[in-house]
Amino acid sequence: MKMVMAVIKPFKLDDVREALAEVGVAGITATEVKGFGRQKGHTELYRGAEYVVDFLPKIKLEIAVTDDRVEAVTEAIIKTAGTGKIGDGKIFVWDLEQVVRIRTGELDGDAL
Ligand SMILES: Nc1ncnc2c1ncn2[C@@H]1O[C@H](COP(=O)(O)OP(=O)(O)OP(=O)(O)O)[C@@H](O)[C@H]1O
Repeated sequence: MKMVMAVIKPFKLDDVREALAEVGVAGITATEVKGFGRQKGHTELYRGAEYVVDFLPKIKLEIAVTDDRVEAVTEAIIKTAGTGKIGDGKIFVWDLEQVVRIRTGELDGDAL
């Protein structure tokens, strides 16, 4: 199993959620976060002075998937979260050791 973590633009959340449902994702954790990438935020005017805003609002998605679903999931995110502009986000994937469904005690693939 893998844990797929994606950081996306907040206004893309609904599109990404729909695309993930279409490829069979049954559960997603979404968190409001702040972050910056290479763009290093942007500058904003506040009361006549220019401030550098380092951290911009983003949505972090965490999706646990079986190995065979990783490609479909990352492709669905790339297709729907992209605008072609800076700050579109990133996808991180790492090995996931165990999943337990608390209500039933099911493990791993059966628990997803
Ligand atoms: N190396 C990193 N480690 C952890 N989080 C990161 C990293 N790079 C980006 N992020 C997260 O992803 C979000 C979106 O990244 P962003 O798209 O700005 O990256 P980028 O490398 O600047 O890409 P782009 O060139 O498309 O703007 C950031 O706001 C931050 O939350």
